[in-house]
Amino acid sequence: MGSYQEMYRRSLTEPERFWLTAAEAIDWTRQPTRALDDSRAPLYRWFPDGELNTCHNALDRHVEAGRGDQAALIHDSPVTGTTTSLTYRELLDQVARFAGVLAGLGVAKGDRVIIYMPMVPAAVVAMLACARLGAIHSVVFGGFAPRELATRVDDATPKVIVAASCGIEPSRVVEYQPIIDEALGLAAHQPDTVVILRRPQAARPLGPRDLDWDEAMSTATPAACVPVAATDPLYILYTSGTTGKPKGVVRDNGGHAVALAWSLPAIYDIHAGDVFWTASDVGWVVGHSYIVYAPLLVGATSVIYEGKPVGTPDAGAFWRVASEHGVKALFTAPTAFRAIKRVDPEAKELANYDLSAFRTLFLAGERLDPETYHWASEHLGVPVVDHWWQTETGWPIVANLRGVEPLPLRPGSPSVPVPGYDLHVVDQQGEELPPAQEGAIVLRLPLPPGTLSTLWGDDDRYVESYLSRYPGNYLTGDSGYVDEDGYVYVMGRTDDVINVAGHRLSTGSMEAVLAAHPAVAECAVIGVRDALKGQLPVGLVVLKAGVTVTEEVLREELVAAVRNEIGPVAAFRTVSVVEALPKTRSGKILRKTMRAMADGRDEGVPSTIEDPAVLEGLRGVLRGGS
Ligand SMILES: CCC(=O)SCCNC(=O)CCNC(=O)[C@H](O)C(C)(C)COP(=O)(O)OP(=O)(O)OC[C@H]1O[C@@H](n2cnc3c(N)ncnc32)[C@H](O)[C@@H]1OP(=O)(O)O
Repeated sequence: MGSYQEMYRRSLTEPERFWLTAAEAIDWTRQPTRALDDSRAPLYRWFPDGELNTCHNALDRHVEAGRGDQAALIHDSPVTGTTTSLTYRELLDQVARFAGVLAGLGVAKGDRVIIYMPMVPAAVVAMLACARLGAIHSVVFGGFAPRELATRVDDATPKVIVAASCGIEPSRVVEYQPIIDEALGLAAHQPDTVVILRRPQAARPLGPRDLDWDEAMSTATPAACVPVAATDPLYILYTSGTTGKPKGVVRDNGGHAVALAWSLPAIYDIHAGDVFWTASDVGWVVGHSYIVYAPLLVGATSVIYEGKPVGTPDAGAFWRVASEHGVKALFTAPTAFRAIKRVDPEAKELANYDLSAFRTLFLAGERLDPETYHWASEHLGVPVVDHWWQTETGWPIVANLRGVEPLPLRPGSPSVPVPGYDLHVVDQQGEELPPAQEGAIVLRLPLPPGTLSTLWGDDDRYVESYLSRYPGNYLTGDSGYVDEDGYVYVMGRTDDVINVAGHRLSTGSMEAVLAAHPAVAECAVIGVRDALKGQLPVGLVVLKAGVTVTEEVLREELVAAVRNEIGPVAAFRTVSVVEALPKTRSGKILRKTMRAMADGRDEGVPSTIEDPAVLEGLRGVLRGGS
């Protein structure tokens, strides 16, 4: 593929040529003649005159090209004790039939479908069936509580919800039907139908608006691919913002297909016929891009794993899956490796498995601490490649391009900007900072294909949240620096978003839950360091005068409230009752100062602080247990 530097330069100096060439990897029903449409800048569109179908590119064309008998998906599910495989032909058959089911329910191009499913092949079938019809899917992660699902239902206004009867966590079966009922009780918008994949582990009777997946599939007529404009939305994926209202990241069809089909060989060195395993969840962007779309777009085999790194049944689970399925590369979050290391510090389980096909470990989703990097490198004996990106971008911003030119790995850095991303580090005024100086990481507009085109139904919020702080640039919300050799170092968020076990969460929405408790006068939630999950949320609450509740009871109530309102994935377990929160003299809570203290970055006491002793008193709580 040539040298990285040369490719990076070309991507920025000749973007039209670069991306039109990349677009040749995709089948179009109308070939694009232009790459970028900047007529509505700062809102950009890619391949404005192109027309395609993403599902055709992920399935039909591979079957037509003779790849029909190759495994498209391997579902490895230690929580149910099953492993099944679907060839490209079988997956196409299921997708076409489920598209027929959706069409029969009135779902057409542009309609929204919410998918609320665990890690089962049916989740992929549902996503691709939407793509086949030109409908827009929005997958909601199973670890969210009913209220979060309700918020997404009201924002996306789906015609249909596709769900499973349950997800399976190692310690419990999570029944989805009551969660959906509760969510629809809270939501103003009501879908016409809820299609339910009834799993043997839990299946309640169906209600009047429910449809049984198996029954519907048994009589379905396969639906053909509907061509859509490259600029039409493929999906909406909600991500936490600084406020309680999640942001509906909109991904288009054309730019997405081109960027992902380009990224898998270039960054991950994965090609048609290779086995790729992304151990994440289809509810996250990593799952959308690298469990579902990218592997299928290039004709690879994707492993869909319904289990955990430890406890299903042991710390050798990842090595078993990699060895049994001949996995060439694994992509997961550092937390997964920290969990394995904690249970099996000497990686003794590795000796039981043949990992001769395994070439590379990719890690992203949260900061990769050097200890985990060294542990994984030493025990696996393969390159451990950190890379950095976001739900909004949909594919890596900074990486070590293993399929282009593997560069030396530097612990602490995800390496270099990926072609298409014009990355800069700027100060408060937007001035470019010299190497090694930390500032805000921004991306010059336009962003490359495959990145978000807007927020669902809210161009203004998109511009306000990402494009207005430094005009002409996309604000990543992360700070960092670039060293003399062009390696990027990402230091952490500059806002109230935290990252718990690779899950991006809003402290603002947790604060809203705490503030609603009748005993709480004011509160703050700050992410503190945690040796396993990277960060954990810690609540600090000040009680109303005259409140008599014990700290123990209050803590239990607040923990339960966050679990019920946001979900178990928030991992909210620690609350401290404090006398006061540090504030400026004008009454603003000093969250940024507390965040810096929690990160171990002592920025000094701001001159505007009302009472420095209050901040000092919180040092122990904010430094966490690790
Ligand atoms: C680059 C762009 C991006 O960043 S996209 C996001 C990438 N992030 C990821 O891929 C996430 C990586 N993390 C993980 O996969 C998991 O956290 C791993 C490492 C496997 C650990 O899982 P686990 O032991 O369950 O811990 P956890 O912190 O995830 O879970 C906390 C509580 O939530 C629950 N939970 C989790 N998933 C679900 C689910 N799908 N449905 C229902 N509940 C779920 C867990 O059971 C756990 O509950 P509890 O508090 O123990 O009762």
